Amino acid sequence: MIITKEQVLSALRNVEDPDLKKDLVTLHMIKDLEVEDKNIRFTLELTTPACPMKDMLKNACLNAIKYFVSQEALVEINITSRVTKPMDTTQLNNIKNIILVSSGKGGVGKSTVASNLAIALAKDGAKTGLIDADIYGPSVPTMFGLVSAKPSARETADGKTLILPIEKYGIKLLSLGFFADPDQPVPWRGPMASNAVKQLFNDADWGELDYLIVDLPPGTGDIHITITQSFPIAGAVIVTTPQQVALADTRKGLAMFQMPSINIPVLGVIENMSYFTPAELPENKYYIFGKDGGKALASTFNVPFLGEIPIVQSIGEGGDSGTPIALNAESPLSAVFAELAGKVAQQISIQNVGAVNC
Ligand SMILES: Nc1ncnc2c1ncn2[C@@H]1O[C@H](COP(=O)(O)OP(=O)(O)OP(=O)(O)O)[C@@H](O)[C@H]1O
Repeated sequence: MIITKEQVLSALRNVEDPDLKKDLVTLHMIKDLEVEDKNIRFTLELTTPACPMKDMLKNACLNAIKYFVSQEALVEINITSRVTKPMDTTQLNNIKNIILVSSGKGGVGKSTVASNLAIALAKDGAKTGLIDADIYGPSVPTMFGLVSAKPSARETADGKTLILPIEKYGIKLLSLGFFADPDQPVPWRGPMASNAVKQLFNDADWGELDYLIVDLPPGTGDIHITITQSFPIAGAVIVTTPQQVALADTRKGLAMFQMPSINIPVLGVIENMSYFTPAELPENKYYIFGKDGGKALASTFNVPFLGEIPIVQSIGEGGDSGTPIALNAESPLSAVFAELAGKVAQQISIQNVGAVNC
């Protein structure tokens, strides 16, 4: 029996990406197809290395070939990824997707979420950067064990000075905290802070990035306006805790992104400190601050609910000791952050559908 490339492609036209709502051939996700007797080999190019549906799509391809082409086919699928970028925005340097992590209220775990998401994306193989734009209390230096680090700079051929982000745990990092004395509060005036934050984007040598995560200050202030109006933003992730006070502030924060003058896609809501699980009763979840507030908020604004993060001592300890919990493969929390990162990346891919995949 002779198998042709056309038969294989026509079988794969039956496999639809459930998020992107098109088949894999139309989405140009099938690459380097080779057919030799019963042997079929191709690359499945996903839109993110953090794709939560990797295995499902691979199995669907196998099944489609067995069903529509031949039960005897021997199929080898190599999975790679090329992160997509938004279609209708000018890219900033070589940065494909800028993702804002925002919260209406301080202290809800925004920096914890931003740092652990960045680590989870980098662990999946995505080229990831993190900007700590929290002028009130930059926490990235502490969370990454870089309290006394100072970035160096390099001169370009045309005489421009570029800051070199510090690399740690596979992530390129810049924080306003790197430029200030950790023991001295910096009384930023509005325009000064905005200019400093802009420099972190424009005057840094980021190289190529799939995702640049930005840890915003809490609330809705000058920095938010500056960043959303100056740079092409792929989307915002909203962090809240379950308490009513936090939810009320988060509602305002979320509404800001949906204002016509700002109009930034909200990729979804993450609820932090959702429940407490005692170490001796790992199956029990105590929703001590109330249940499903984040979910209800997401549904009110018609945006995805991305997931819950429990209150766990090791999350706080990881942040304080410069080793965020997502680095610890043994901790179940690393799986929680991997899943959240997958969902964020998935939402980005959905936003970017139809964009040129490069
Ligand atoms: N799920 C969690 N379980 C336990 N501790 C947590 C959790 N999430 C965050 N924390 C701790 O809560 C404190 C506040 O977290 P974080 O600094 O991430 O909040 P934030 O919203 O960025 O705060 P800020 O408004 O100061 O920027 C930190 O000490 C952090 O380690």
